[in-house]
Amino acid sequence: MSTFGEWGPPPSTGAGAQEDAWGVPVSNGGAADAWGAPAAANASTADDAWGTNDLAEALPTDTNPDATANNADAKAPTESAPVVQVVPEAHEGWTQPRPYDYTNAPNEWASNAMVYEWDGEMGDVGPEHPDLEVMLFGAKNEKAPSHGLDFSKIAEIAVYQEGPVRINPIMTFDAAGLHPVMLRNIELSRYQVPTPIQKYCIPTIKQGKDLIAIAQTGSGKTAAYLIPIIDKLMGKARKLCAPRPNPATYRVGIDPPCRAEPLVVVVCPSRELAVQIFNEARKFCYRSMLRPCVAYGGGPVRDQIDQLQKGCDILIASPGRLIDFIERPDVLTLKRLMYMVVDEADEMLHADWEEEFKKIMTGGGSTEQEDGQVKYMFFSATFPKQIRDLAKTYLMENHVRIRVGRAGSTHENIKQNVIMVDPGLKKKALFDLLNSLPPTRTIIFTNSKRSADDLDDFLYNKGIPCTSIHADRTQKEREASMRAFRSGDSPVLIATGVAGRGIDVRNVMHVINYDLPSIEYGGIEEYTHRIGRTGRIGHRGLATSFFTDKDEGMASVLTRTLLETNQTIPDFLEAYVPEGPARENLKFEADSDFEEDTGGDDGTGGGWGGAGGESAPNNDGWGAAAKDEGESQANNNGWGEAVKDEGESQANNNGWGAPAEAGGGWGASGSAPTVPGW
Ligand SMILES: Nc1ncnc2c1ncn2[C@@H]1O[C@H](COP(=O)(O)OP(=O)(O)OP(=O)(O)O)[C@@H](O)[C@H]1O
Repeated sequence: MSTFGEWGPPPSTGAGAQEDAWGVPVSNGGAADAWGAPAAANASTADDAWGTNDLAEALPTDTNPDATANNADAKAPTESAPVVQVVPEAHEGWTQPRPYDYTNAPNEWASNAMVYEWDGEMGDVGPEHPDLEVMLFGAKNEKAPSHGLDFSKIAEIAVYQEGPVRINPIMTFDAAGLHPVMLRNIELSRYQVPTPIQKYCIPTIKQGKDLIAIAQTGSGKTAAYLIPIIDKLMGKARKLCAPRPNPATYRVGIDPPCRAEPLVVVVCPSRELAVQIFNEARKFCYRSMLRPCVAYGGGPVRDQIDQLQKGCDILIASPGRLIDFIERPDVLTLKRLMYMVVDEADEMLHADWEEEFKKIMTGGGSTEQEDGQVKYMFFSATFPKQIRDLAKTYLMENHVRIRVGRAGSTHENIKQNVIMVDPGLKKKALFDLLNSLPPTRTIIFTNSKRSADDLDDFLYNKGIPCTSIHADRTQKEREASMRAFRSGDSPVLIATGVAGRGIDVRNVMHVINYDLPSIEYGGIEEYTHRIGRTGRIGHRGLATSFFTDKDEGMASVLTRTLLETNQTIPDFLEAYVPEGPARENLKFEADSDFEEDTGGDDGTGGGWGGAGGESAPNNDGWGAAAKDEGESQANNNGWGEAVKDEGESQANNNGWGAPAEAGGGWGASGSAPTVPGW
């Protein structure tokens, strides 16, 4: 097996430091030593550190024939796809690569997935549908898709809010005043406690407020908006929903169609993400009259229209297809719209989408909504201040802003390695890297479609069971690729940025930035989203990034990002480590809307290097789960009072926490409509 040293310099800190970081003894020779990575051969130690028990069970291998039974995402390998024997250069634990079978491609589209069909004769709540229930939530005896070992870490992250209205977080789903059917759907989803962003967003949305919500990747933002929105509509569906045929008896093409008049639109930047959110909506709408649909480019227009014409109350869509349908008033109107959710909002508000976005937000100019009828909400893990400012132009004055941790911060559960690699040896480095670790579900990101194709061929021919996805693939290929990755048939996915945001696949243990995102295209936000495909909902994961001379532009902000979560800094990034107090008080873009951006040193359009971070009292104002009781108490004690200037924190106002050292911070500026900038 080749070792690290052949394709790039060894990590400056040496194997020992990396091992310490993971606390993982390694035992499978040179490569693993170099990486400090857990060894496949040493299952017991690897399992402890990586949680690879789950992983091993999830991957269908010859040695683990029962694997699929324990994985809700998994399905039996596609029988029609021939297994091609390739030279087994790859680690022996990998399954055999399977080529995409063009001739027998299944004629199934994600948009046609079964939803709960509410019979026109039913009351507000429909009876259970055992087969659909298994499809949506997995079998009852199936192992729960548990949150990871470090779920508590999620609960420790400080939560900040700004806005004239103070939100009392809910501590449990039971305490949220949810419809019994929603509570049951949450239970079926095996969610035991709300994540921090859910604790705040559920009551915010239930109070009918516009919202900006920022929380780290994999922290449950999708459910943070779906649960309260669907819940609010559930009991009133009969009154609010547009007339529709009885889906149980409706005959497509024979019975007169109805027009889709959704109450909710969720818009997001990628097709795969739209499908994923649709699948979540299918769960939370179970046993209700509310009918979710999905519309995305590349999928069959006719099929999607057929679905809409059976009735559509919750529409999840990617922008192009949504506009296409908005422009066909016989197919879709937004006149009943009550909730507009923009997921991956900073991406959707990017200048590249400006035209489309305006059209969507005005419903194509054809809406007949009354002022205030539509509640707008923006969600993302990254949300640069300039883009937040733009978002605010769509929101009511009294909107609420919730932020969990620093906007754009990476998760401590993700171990981040950055490796200097000779550009000419990247492929070899990649193969050695994959081979030095236990076979794990892995996403490899490239910056170009050609490079993704190239790597797919290369790894496939080496015996790595991989698949790939990028914008030049047909939608059928893209869906097949995601299915193969989710099921474990092809546990290695090579992707361009199309899979960088939002995609949630269980047990992705490793993300590799074969190409680092460049400052011009995506920058550190793209990095944050990409590595966030692992380490989700309390699980741990590894992110490895190949660094070359071309990546100098990312060096400074990348180094600060690594420092923020105490990652090992490689030698070649040492020069970018801030000195003195700046090392302790790392500068990132302004988090609070009361902070000034002073221009950055990263070419990020002046976003970085803003006003000195948050002060101690802010950090303990809206803090850890342990302080939740204190939080509600604080709210009850009048935290909602107006404050006079941004330096005066709420904490100071009622004696929670120490005096502020610096102005700003989301928790700092309180409730005041009197504060400039609102
Ligand atoms: N309260 C909860 N308990 C357990 N699991 C949860 C809970 N809420 C959400 N999840 C699960 O956590 C995973 C991640 O959620 P989700 O995809 O919504 O994250 P996200 O914050 O939107 O991430 P990203 O920023 O990457 O889009 C999903 O598999 C979801 O089903």
